[in-house]
Amino acid sequence: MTNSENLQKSFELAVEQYEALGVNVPRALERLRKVAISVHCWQGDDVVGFEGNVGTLGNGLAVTGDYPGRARTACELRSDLELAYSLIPGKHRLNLHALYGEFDGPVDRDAIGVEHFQGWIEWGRSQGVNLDFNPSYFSHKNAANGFTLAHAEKGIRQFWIEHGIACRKIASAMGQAQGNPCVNNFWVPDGLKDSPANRKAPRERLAESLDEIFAEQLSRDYTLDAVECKLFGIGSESYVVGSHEFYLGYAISRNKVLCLDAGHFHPTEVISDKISSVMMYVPELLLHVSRGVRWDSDHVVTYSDELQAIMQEIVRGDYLDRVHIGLDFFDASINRVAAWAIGTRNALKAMLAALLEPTAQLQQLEREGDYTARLALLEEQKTMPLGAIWNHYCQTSGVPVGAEWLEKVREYEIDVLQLRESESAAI
Ligand SMILES: C[C@H](O)[C@H](O)[C@@H](O)C(=O)CO
Ligand SMILES: [Mn+2]
Repeated sequence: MTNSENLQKSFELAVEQYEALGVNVPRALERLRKVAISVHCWQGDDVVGFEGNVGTLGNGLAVTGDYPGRARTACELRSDLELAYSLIPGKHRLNLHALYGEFDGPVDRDAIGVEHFQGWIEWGRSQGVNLDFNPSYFSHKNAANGFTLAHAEKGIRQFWIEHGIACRKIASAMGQAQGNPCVNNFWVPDGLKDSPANRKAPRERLAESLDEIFAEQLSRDYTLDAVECKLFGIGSESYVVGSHEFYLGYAISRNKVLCLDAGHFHPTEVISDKISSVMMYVPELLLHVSRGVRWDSDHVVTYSDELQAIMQEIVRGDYLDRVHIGLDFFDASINRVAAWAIGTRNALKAMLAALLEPTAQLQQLEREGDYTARLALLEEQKTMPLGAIWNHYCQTSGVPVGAEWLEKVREYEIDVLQLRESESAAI
Protein backbone atom coordinates (compact mmCIF):
# COMPACT_ATOMS: atom_id res chain seq x y z
CA MET A 1 0.00 0.00 0.00
CA THR A 2 1.36 3.46 -0.87
CA ASN A 3 1.64 6.20 1.70
CA SER A 4 -1.24 8.00 0.09
CA GLU A 5 -3.43 4.88 0.26
CA ASN A 6 -2.50 4.52 3.94
CA LEU A 7 -3.51 8.11 4.60
CA GLN A 8 -6.82 7.52 2.84
CA LYS A 9 -7.50 4.31 4.77
CA SER A 10 -6.67 5.99 8.11
CA PHE A 11 -8.92 8.88 7.18
CA GLU A 12 -11.85 6.58 6.38
CA LEU A 13 -11.45 4.69 9.66
CA ALA A 14 -11.25 7.98 11.55
CA VAL A 15 -14.40 9.29 9.85
CA GLU A 16 -16.22 6.13 10.97
CA GLN A 17 -15.14 6.75 14.56
CA TYR A 18 -16.25 10.38 14.52
CA GLU A 19 -19.50 9.54 12.80
CA ALA A 20 -20.27 6.98 15.50
CA LEU A 21 -20.32 9.98 17.87
CA GLY A 22 -22.62 11.88 15.56
CA VAL A 23 -19.87 14.21 14.23
CA ASN A 24 -20.17 15.31 10.60
CA VAL A 25 -16.54 15.28 9.40
CA PRO A 26 -17.07 16.81 5.92
CA ARG A 27 -18.94 19.69 7.55
CA ALA A 28 -16.13 20.20 10.07
CA LEU A 29 -13.59 20.32 7.24
CA GLU A 30 -15.74 22.71 5.26
CA ARG A 31 -15.90 25.05 8.26
CA LEU A 32 -12.15 24.75 8.87
CA ARG A 33 -11.44 25.70 5.26
CA LYS A 34 -13.08 29.08 5.93
CA VAL A 35 -10.94 29.86 8.98
CA ALA A 36 -8.39 32.50 7.97
CA ILE A 37 -5.65 33.00 10.54
CA SER A 38 -3.95 36.39 10.52
CA VAL A 39 -0.28 35.46 10.41
CA HIS A 40 1.85 38.18 12.03
CA CYS A 41 4.63 39.60 9.87
CA TRP A 42 6.83 40.39 12.87
CA GLN A 43 7.88 36.79 13.56
CA GLY A 44 9.91 36.99 10.33
CA ASP A 45 12.31 39.73 11.37
CA ASP A 46 12.20 40.02 15.17
CA VAL A 47 9.84 43.04 15.13
CA VAL A 48 12.40 45.28 13.43
CA GLY A 49 10.53 46.53 10.35
CA PHE A 50 11.94 48.62 7.52
CA GLU A 51 12.52 52.01 9.11
CA GLY A 52 16.19 51.24 9.75
CA ASN A 53 15.56 50.61 13.43
CA VAL A 54 17.72 47.50 13.96
CA GLY A 55 18.52 47.05 17.63
CA THR A 56 16.05 49.53 19.00
CA LEU A 57 13.09 47.32 19.87
CA GLY A 58 11.57 48.83 22.98
CA ASN A 59 8.46 49.67 24.96
CA GLY A 60 8.38 46.31 26.69
CA LEU A 61 8.88 44.17 23.59
CA ALA A 62 11.84 41.82 23.61
CA VAL A 63 13.10 39.20 21.20
CA THR A 64 15.79 36.74 22.21
CA GLY A 65 17.90 34.55 19.94
CA ASP A 66 20.06 35.07 16.87
CA TYR A 67 19.02 32.28 14.53
CA PRO A 68 20.48 32.95 11.08
CA GLY A 69 18.42 34.43 8.28
CA ARG A 70 16.27 37.23 9.69
CA ALA A 71 14.36 38.94 6.85
CA ARG A 72 15.90 42.36 6.24
CA THR A 73 13.78 43.65 3.39
CA ALA A 74 10.16 43.45 2.29
CA CYS A 75 11.23 41.11 -0.51
CA GLU A 76 12.91 38.73 1.92
CA LEU A 77 9.97 38.85 4.30
CA ARG A 78 7.53 38.08 1.46
CA SER A 79 9.66 35.22 0.26
CA ASP A 80 9.76 33.74 3.80
CA LEU A 81 6.01 34.23 4.17
CA GLU A 82 5.33 32.53 0.84
CA LEU A 83 7.19 29.48 2.06
CA ALA A 84 5.32 29.54 5.38
CA TYR A 85 1.91 29.81 3.68
CA SER A 86 2.82 26.89 1.42
CA LEU A 87 3.22 24.73 4.54
CA ILE A 88 -0.06 25.71 6.15
CA PRO A 89 -3.37 24.30 4.90
CA GLY A 90 -6.05 26.82 3.91
CA LYS A 91 -6.04 30.49 2.89
CA HIS A 92 -4.73 32.88 5.51
CA ARG A 93 -4.24 36.57 6.14
CA LEU A 94 -1.17 38.70 6.88
CA ASN A 95 -1.01 41.00 9.87
CA LEU A 96 1.28 43.94 9.10
CA HIS A 97 2.67 46.52 11.47
CA ALA A 98 3.06 50.13 10.36
CA LEU A 99 6.83 49.91 10.62
CA TYR A 100 6.85 47.42 7.74
CA GLY A 101 6.07 50.06 5.11
CA GLU A 102 8.40 50.38 2.15
CA PHE A 103 10.05 53.74 2.62
CA ASP A 104 12.42 55.36 0.12
CA GLY A 105 13.91 57.60 2.76
CA PRO A 106 13.05 58.67 6.29
CA VAL A 107 9.28 58.98 6.76
CA ASP A 108 8.11 59.60 10.29
CA ARG A 109 5.17 57.66 11.70
CA ASP A 110 2.79 60.63 11.52
CA ALA A 111 3.45 60.95 7.79
CA ILE A 112 3.00 57.38 6.53
CA GLY A 113 0.46 56.77 3.81
CA VAL A 114 -1.03 53.99 1.74
CA GLU A 115 1.68 54.58 -0.89
CA HIS A 116 4.17 52.96 1.52
CA PHE A 117 2.05 49.81 1.61
CA GLN A 118 1.20 49.54 -2.08
CA GLY A 119 3.79 46.80 -2.49
CA TRP A 120 2.10 44.78 0.26
CA ILE A 121 -1.35 45.37 -1.22
CA GLU A 122 -0.16 44.15 -4.63
CA TRP A 123 1.67 41.21 -3.13
CA GLY A 124 -1.44 40.30 -1.10
CA ARG A 125 -3.55 40.42 -4.24
CA SER A 126 -1.11 38.24 -6.17
CA GLN A 127 -1.00 35.67 -3.36
CA GLY A 128 -4.68 35.75 -2.42
CA VAL A 129 -3.63 36.94 1.05
CA ASN A 130 -5.82 39.55 2.76
CA LEU A 131 -4.16 42.11 5.01
CA ASP A 132 -4.68 43.28 8.58
CA PHE A 133 -2.85 46.21 10.11
CA ASN A 134 -1.45 47.74 13.31
CA PRO A 135 -0.20 51.21 14.17
CA SER A 136 3.29 50.96 15.73
CA TYR A 137 3.47 52.74 19.09
CA PHE A 138 6.94 51.53 20.02
CA SER A 139 10.60 51.65 19.01
CA HIS A 140 10.51 55.38 18.35
CA LYS A 141 12.10 58.44 19.97
CA ASN A 142 8.64 59.81 20.81
CA ALA A 143 7.91 56.67 22.84
CA ALA A 144 11.21 56.72 24.68
CA ASN A 145 9.83 57.64 28.10
CA GLY A 146 7.24 54.86 27.90
CA PHE A 147 4.29 57.07 26.94
CA THR A 148 2.65 57.77 23.58
CA LEU A 149 -1.09 58.47 23.33
CA ALA A 150 -1.29 59.05 27.09
CA HIS A 151 1.84 61.24 27.19
CA ALA A 152 1.57 64.28 29.42
CA GLU A 153 2.84 66.56 26.59
CA LYS A 154 0.23 67.56 24.08
CA GLY A 155 2.78 67.70 21.23
CA ILE A 156 3.84 64.07 21.70
CA ARG A 157 0.24 62.92 22.03
CA GLN A 158 -0.62 64.79 18.84
CA PHE A 159 2.21 63.07 16.96
CA TRP A 160 0.82 59.68 17.94
CA ILE A 161 -2.76 60.74 17.22
CA GLU A 162 -1.62 61.60 13.70
CA HIS A 163 0.00 58.18 13.46
CA GLY A 164 -3.26 56.51 14.48
CA ILE A 165 -5.24 58.54 11.96
CA ALA A 166 -2.73 57.72 9.20
CA CYS A 167 -2.94 54.02 10.06
CA ARG A 168 -6.73 54.00 9.90
CA LYS A 169 -6.56 55.50 6.41
CA ILE A 170 -4.05 52.87 5.35
CA ALA A 171 -6.13 50.05 6.83
CA SER A 172 -9.25 51.36 5.14
CA ALA A 173 -7.47 51.52 1.77
CA MET A 174 -6.25 47.96 2.27
CA GLY A 175 -9.78 46.80 3.07
CA GLN A 176 -11.16 48.58 0.03
CA ALA A 177 -8.50 47.05 -2.21
CA GLN A 178 -9.09 43.52 -0.95
CA GLY A 179 -12.88 43.71 -0.65
CA ASN A 180 -13.06 42.75 3.03
CA PRO A 181 -12.33 44.57 6.28
CA CYS A 182 -8.74 45.03 7.35
CA VAL A 183 -8.63 44.65 11.14
CA ASN A 184 -6.56 47.54 12.50
CA ASN A 185 -5.33 46.75 16.01
CA PHE A 186 -4.22 49.44 18.44
CA TRP A 187 -1.77 48.27 21.08
CA VAL A 188 -0.34 51.15 23.10
CA PRO A 189 2.52 50.35 25.52
CA ASP A 190 2.07 53.33 27.86
CA GLY A 191 2.80 52.54 31.47
CA LEU A 192 5.14 52.89 34.42
CA LYS A 193 7.84 50.80 36.01
CA ASP A 194 6.95 51.90 39.50
CA SER A 195 3.74 52.76 41.31
CA PRO A 196 2.11 55.84 39.87
CA ALA A 197 0.80 58.72 41.93
CA ASN A 198 -1.89 59.31 39.36
CA ARG A 199 -3.49 56.37 37.58
CA LYS A 200 -6.43 58.42 36.42
CA ALA A 201 -4.97 61.21 34.27
CA PRO A 202 -3.08 59.01 31.75
CA ARG A 203 -6.23 56.89 31.28
CA GLU A 204 -8.27 60.00 30.61
CA ARG A 205 -5.64 61.16 28.12
CA LEU A 206 -5.55 57.77 26.39
CA ALA A 207 -9.33 57.72 25.96
CA GLU A 208 -9.28 61.28 24.65
CA SER A 209 -6.49 60.51 22.14
CA LEU A 210 -8.26 57.38 20.92
CA ASP A 211 -11.50 59.31 20.52
CA GLU A 212 -9.66 61.81 18.32
CA ILE A 213 -8.16 59.02 16.24
CA PHE A 214 -11.54 57.33 15.80
CA ALA A 215 -13.48 60.56 15.25
CA GLU A 216 -13.82 59.97 11.53
CA GLN A 217 -16.37 57.29 10.70
CA LEU A 218 -14.80 54.82 8.30
CA SER A 219 -16.81 52.08 6.65
CA ARG A 220 -16.74 48.83 8.61
CA ASP A 221 -16.73 47.12 5.23
CA TYR A 222 -13.15 48.34 4.86
CA THR A 223 -11.67 48.52 8.32
CA LEU A 224 -12.43 47.47 11.87
CA ASP A 225 -10.72 49.25 14.78
CA ALA A 226 -9.52 46.91 17.51
CA VAL A 227 -8.00 47.76 20.91
CA GLU A 228 -5.60 45.52 22.84
CA CYS A 229 -5.03 45.58 26.58
CA LYS A 230 -2.04 44.40 28.58
CA LEU A 231 -1.41 43.60 32.21
CA PHE A 232 2.25 44.60 32.34
CA GLY A 233 5.38 44.81 30.24
CA ILE A 234 9.10 45.19 30.77
CA GLY A 235 9.31 48.72 32.14
CA SER A 236 5.58 48.94 32.81
CA GLU A 237 5.45 46.40 35.64
CA SER A 238 3.39 48.54 38.00
CA TYR A 239 0.94 50.26 35.73
CA VAL A 240 -0.32 49.91 32.18
CA VAL A 241 -2.63 52.68 31.09
CA GLY A 242 -4.51 50.44 28.63
CA SER A 243 -5.51 47.74 31.08
CA HIS A 244 -8.18 45.09 30.45
CA GLU A 245 -10.83 47.08 32.29
CA PHE A 246 -9.88 50.22 30.40
CA TYR A 247 -10.24 48.64 26.98
CA LEU A 248 -13.24 46.51 27.82
CA GLY A 249 -15.05 49.68 28.81
CA TYR A 250 -13.67 51.54 25.82
CA ALA A 251 -14.64 48.85 23.30
CA ILE A 252 -18.15 48.49 24.73
CA SER A 253 -18.80 52.22 24.90
CA ARG A 254 -17.34 52.94 21.43
CA ASN A 255 -18.50 49.75 19.68
CA LYS A 256 -14.95 48.66 18.88
CA VAL A 257 -13.41 45.23 18.37
CA LEU A 258 -11.73 44.03 21.56
CA CYS A 259 -8.39 42.25 21.25
CA LEU A 260 -7.44 39.63 23.81
CA ASP A 261 -3.82 38.53 23.77
CA ALA A 262 -3.24 35.19 25.49
CA GLY A 263 -0.05 36.53 27.10
CA HIS A 264 -1.53 39.72 28.52
CA PHE A 265 -3.11 38.49 31.73
CA HIS A 266 -2.02 37.00 35.04
CA PRO A 267 -0.35 33.63 34.40
CA THR A 268 -3.30 31.74 35.92
CA GLU A 269 -5.84 33.78 33.97
CA VAL A 270 -6.92 32.41 30.59
CA ILE A 271 -8.50 34.20 27.67
CA SER A 272 -10.59 31.13 26.79
CA ASP A 273 -12.74 31.89 29.83
CA LYS A 274 -13.20 35.52 28.80
CA ILE A 275 -14.54 34.93 25.29
CA SER A 276 -18.16 34.12 26.16
CA SER A 277 -18.31 37.05 28.61
CA VAL A 278 -16.92 39.75 26.37
CA MET A 279 -18.86 38.53 23.34
CA MET A 280 -22.04 39.51 25.16
CA TYR A 281 -20.99 43.14 24.99
CA VAL A 282 -18.59 43.78 22.11
CA PRO A 283 -19.45 43.38 18.43
CA GLU A 284 -16.40 41.37 17.48
CA LEU A 285 -13.27 40.00 19.01
CA LEU A 286 -9.68 39.80 17.83
CA LEU A 287 -7.48 37.17 19.42
CA HIS A 288 -3.74 37.35 19.64
CA VAL A 289 -3.02 33.67 20.06
CA SER A 290 0.27 33.52 21.88
CA ARG A 291 1.99 31.52 24.60
CA GLY A 292 3.36 33.17 27.69
CA VAL A 293 5.92 31.25 29.69
CA ARG A 294 5.86 32.75 33.19
CA TRP A 295 5.24 36.15 31.59
CA ASP A 296 4.22 37.65 28.24
CA SER A 297 7.16 35.92 26.61
CA ASP A 298 5.50 35.43 23.20
CA HIS A 299 6.66 31.84 22.75
CA VAL A 300 5.60 29.97 19.62
CA VAL A 301 2.07 28.60 19.97
CA THR A 302 2.04 24.92 20.86
CA TYR A 303 -0.85 22.46 21.00
CA SER A 304 -1.55 23.35 24.61
CA ASP A 305 -4.65 22.91 26.76
CA GLU A 306 -5.30 26.64 26.54
CA LEU A 307 -5.00 26.68 22.74
CA GLN A 308 -7.56 23.88 22.58
CA ALA A 309 -9.81 25.68 25.06
CA ILE A 310 -9.69 28.90 23.00
CA MET A 311 -10.78 27.11 19.84
CA GLN A 312 -13.43 25.13 21.73
CA GLU A 313 -14.90 28.33 23.08
CA ILE A 314 -15.08 29.87 19.60
CA VAL A 315 -16.86 26.80 18.22
CA ARG A 316 -19.06 26.07 21.24
CA GLY A 317 -20.25 29.66 21.38
CA ASP A 318 -20.84 29.70 17.62
CA TYR A 319 -18.61 32.75 17.29
CA LEU A 320 -16.68 31.84 14.14
CA ASP A 321 -18.14 34.81 12.28
CA ARG A 322 -17.39 37.32 15.03
CA VAL A 323 -13.91 36.28 16.11
CA HIS A 324 -10.77 37.21 14.16
CA ILE A 325 -7.89 34.93 14.96
CA GLY A 326 -4.42 36.45 14.86
CA LEU A 327 -1.11 35.14 16.11
CA ASP A 328 1.39 37.00 18.26
CA PHE A 329 4.73 35.42 19.03
CA PHE A 330 8.31 36.11 18.11
CA ASP A 331 11.11 33.68 18.62
CA ALA A 332 14.53 34.33 17.15
CA SER A 333 16.10 31.24 18.71
CA ILE A 334 14.64 28.88 16.09
CA ASN A 335 14.10 29.00 12.34
CA ARG A 336 11.58 31.82 11.91
CA VAL A 337 9.70 30.22 9.02
CA ALA A 338 9.37 27.03 11.05
CA ALA A 339 8.00 29.12 13.94
CA TRP A 340 5.21 30.39 11.68
CA ALA A 341 4.49 26.88 10.39
CA ILE A 342 4.44 25.32 13.87
CA GLY A 343 2.28 28.02 15.46
CA THR A 344 -0.21 28.37 12.63
CA ARG A 345 -0.56 24.63 12.03
CA ASN A 346 -1.18 24.17 15.75
CA ALA A 347 -3.85 26.87 15.81
CA LEU A 348 -5.61 25.20 12.89
CA LYS A 349 -5.24 21.73 14.32
CA ALA A 350 -6.80 22.91 17.57
CA MET A 351 -9.60 24.50 15.58
CA LEU A 352 -10.16 21.21 13.76
CA ALA A 353 -10.31 19.35 17.08
CA ALA A 354 -12.93 21.81 18.29
CA LEU A 355 -14.95 21.40 15.10
CA LEU A 356 -14.81 17.62 15.50
CA GLU A 357 -16.17 17.71 19.01
CA PRO A 358 -19.71 16.38 19.56
CA THR A 359 -20.65 19.80 20.97
CA ALA A 360 -24.43 19.41 20.86
CA GLN A 361 -24.23 16.11 22.72
CA LEU A 362 -21.88 17.50 25.37
CA GLN A 363 -24.07 20.54 25.92
CA GLN A 364 -27.17 18.34 26.14
CA LEU A 365 -25.52 16.17 28.81
CA GLU A 366 -24.60 19.31 30.71
CA ARG A 367 -28.16 20.66 30.53
CA GLU A 368 -29.38 17.35 31.89
CA GLY A 369 -26.87 17.53 34.72
CA ASP A 370 -25.06 14.40 33.57
CA TYR A 371 -21.60 15.69 34.37
CA THR A 372 -20.25 12.14 34.57
CA ALA A 373 -21.03 11.46 30.92
CA ARG A 374 -19.79 14.94 29.95
CA LEU A 375 -16.42 14.27 31.56
CA ALA A 376 -16.24 10.75 30.15
CA LEU A 377 -16.93 11.95 26.60
CA LEU A 378 -14.55 14.87 26.87
CA GLU A 379 -11.79 12.53 27.98
CA GLU A 380 -12.56 10.07 25.15
CA GLN A 381 -12.16 12.99 22.73
CA LYS A 382 -8.51 13.21 23.66
CA THR A 383 -7.67 9.90 21.99
CA MET A 384 -9.90 10.26 18.95
CA PRO A 385 -7.96 9.99 15.64
CA LEU A 386 -7.64 13.73 15.04
CA GLY A 387 -4.27 13.19 13.33
CA ALA A 388 -5.78 11.12 10.51
CA ILE A 389 -8.33 13.85 9.71
CA TRP A 390 -5.65 16.55 9.96
CA ASN A 391 -3.32 14.64 7.63
CA HIS A 392 -6.13 14.25 5.13
CA TYR A 393 -6.87 17.97 5.38
CA CYS A 394 -3.20 18.82 4.73
CA GLN A 395 -2.98 16.37 1.84
CA THR A 396 -6.15 17.59 0.14
CA SER A 397 -5.05 21.20 0.70
CA GLY A 398 -1.81 20.50 -1.15
CA VAL A 399 0.53 21.07 1.80
CA PRO A 400 2.98 18.67 3.42
CA VAL A 401 1.59 15.96 5.69
CA GLY A 402 3.02 15.40 9.17
CA ALA A 403 6.54 16.69 9.74
CA GLU A 404 7.33 16.60 5.98
CA TRP A 405 7.10 20.39 5.97
CA LEU A 406 10.29 20.58 8.02
CA GLU A 407 12.27 19.25 5.06
CA LYS A 408 11.13 22.22 2.94
CA VAL A 409 12.23 24.61 5.68
CA ARG A 410 15.61 22.90 5.94
CA GLU A 411 16.16 23.23 2.18
CA TYR A 412 15.21 26.91 2.31
CA GLU A 413 17.55 27.42 5.20
CA ILE A 414 20.46 26.12 3.16
CA ASP A 415 19.46 27.77 -0.13
CA VAL A 416 18.31 31.15 1.18
CA LEU A 417 18.66 31.90 4.90
CA GLN A 418 22.30 30.91 5.25
CA LEU A 419 23.18 33.00 2.20
CA ARG A 420 21.67 36.03 3.91
CA GLU A 421 24.07 35.44 6.78
CA SER A 422 27.12 35.22 4.53
CA GLU A 423 26.00 38.34 2.65
CA SER A 424 25.70 40.24 5.94
CA ALA A 425 29.13 39.02 7.03
CA ALA A 426 30.67 40.17 3.74
CA ILE A 427 29.33 43.73 4.16
C1 LIG B 1 4.02 43.61 17.95
C2 LIG B 1 2.62 43.49 18.50
O1 LIG B 1 1.79 44.51 18.13
C3 LIG B 1 2.64 43.38 19.96
O2 LIG B 1 3.15 42.10 20.23
C4 LIG B 1 1.34 43.57 20.70
O3 LIG B 1 0.27 42.98 20.04
C5 LIG B 1 1.56 42.97 22.02
O4 LIG B 1 1.03 41.94 22.29
C6 LIG B 1 2.47 43.66 22.95
O5 LIG B 1 2.74 42.91 24.06
MN1 LIG C 1 -0.54 41.08 21.10
